[in-house]
Amino acid sequence: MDVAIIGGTGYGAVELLRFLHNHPHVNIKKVISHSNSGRDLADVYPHLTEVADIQMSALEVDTLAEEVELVFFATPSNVSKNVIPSLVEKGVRCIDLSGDFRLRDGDKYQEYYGEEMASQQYIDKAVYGLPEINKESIKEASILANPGCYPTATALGLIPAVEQGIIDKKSIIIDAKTGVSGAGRSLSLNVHFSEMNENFKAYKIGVHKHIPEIEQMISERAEEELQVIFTPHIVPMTRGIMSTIYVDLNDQYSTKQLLDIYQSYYKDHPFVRVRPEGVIPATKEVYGSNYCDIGLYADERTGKLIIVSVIDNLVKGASGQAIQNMNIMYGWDEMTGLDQLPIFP
Ligand SMILES: NC(=O)C1=CN([C@@H]2O[C@H](COP(=O)(O)OP(=O)(O)OC[C@H]3O[C@@H](n4cnc5c(N)ncnc54)[C@H](OP(=O)(O)O)[C@@H]3O)[C@@H](O)[C@H]2O)C=CC1
Ligand SMILES: CC(=O)N[C@@H](CCC(=O)OP(=O)(O)O)C(=O)O
Repeated sequence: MDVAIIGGTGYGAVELLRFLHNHPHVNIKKVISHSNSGRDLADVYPHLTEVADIQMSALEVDTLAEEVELVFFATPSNVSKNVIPSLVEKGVRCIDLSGDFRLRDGDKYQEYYGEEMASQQYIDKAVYGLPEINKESIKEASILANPGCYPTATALGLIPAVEQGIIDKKSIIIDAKTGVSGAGRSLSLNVHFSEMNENFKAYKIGVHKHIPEIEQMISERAEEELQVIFTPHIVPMTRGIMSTIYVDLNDQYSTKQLLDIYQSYYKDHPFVRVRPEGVIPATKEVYGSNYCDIGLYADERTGKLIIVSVIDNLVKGASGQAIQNMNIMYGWDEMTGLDQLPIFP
């Protein structure tokens, strides 16, 4: 199948290329770049020399629609919402790594993304692509809203507890950390080496765009409106997200009992690995892979459950999950092209 990637020189795009390179059913027909059209991809990314021999091109919607069946958008917020409708009308399926089609509430989108949301008819078509909870709807999607990185790690950590009624759903506190590649390739003072190295910063407390996304998703699973406290931090590592979640248990449970619930919830989901008792996952244990690893600790002293969920932000948090979604949309095994071990050490 012929596909295109838009946002060609960004981190999400280059990570899509890394996985699609070995995908048996996909041919990357076009890489579209608004800043580097006409240049070879390997000029911008020398590590792709002689393996991804592609000249980047500019976006022309009509030509693109004739050439490919599926388009990945690895563009910043507020870009895909202006292009996806015309592609979908021409029969092209789209997978969007940005947040443009994730929220259903236009006021929330305006508040957190600072612009008007995509038009309602296309929001209604969009499917939120978290395969572990939404596989059936993903199969039919024409617009696939790939989840954000923090919401992926957080939701996979929280959802079994929310759905099984074992926690007080009003007590959720999320303390999350990300590596610097989460900010994308464009430079800003926030990620300047001198300000990142040997530093550890909290940011966007109370205003991060993933707050409404996390709340929307867990409220749907709980079938009631829920709010969360979410504090993101940036730490001096290249990849990785760790979401540490604190919730009140509404009864006495041992860690073993809770792990049994989680293991049974994820038994048919190959990319979620629930760790045994006493083992808490680290970001390096999923580095470069599409796994989400989860560890639990039931603190019987305080009646709280501590959930630790780790992913690679560029893989399960972005491009790997996008490919997992594509596999489901086309009826292929969801691990196709993604069955790689994490890079360790
Ligand atoms: N990095 C991460 O961990 C994650 C990222 N995401 C989301 O995925 C998307 C891509 O992220 P990432 O690759 O990290 O970001 P980058 O900033 O690395 O790349 C985005 C690319 O989009 C292109 N672009 C920039 N501005 C515009 C514009 N106005 N119109 C069209 N294209 C533009 C540029 O490529 P070119 O000039 O070649 O077109 C740019 O390199 C974002 O929405 C991001 O929020 C989601 C989850 C995790
Ligand atoms: C370090 C850093 O800045 N990380 C980004 C990650 C968010 C991201 O990529 O968001 P979307 O997938 O929702 O577009 C942030 O916190 O905004």
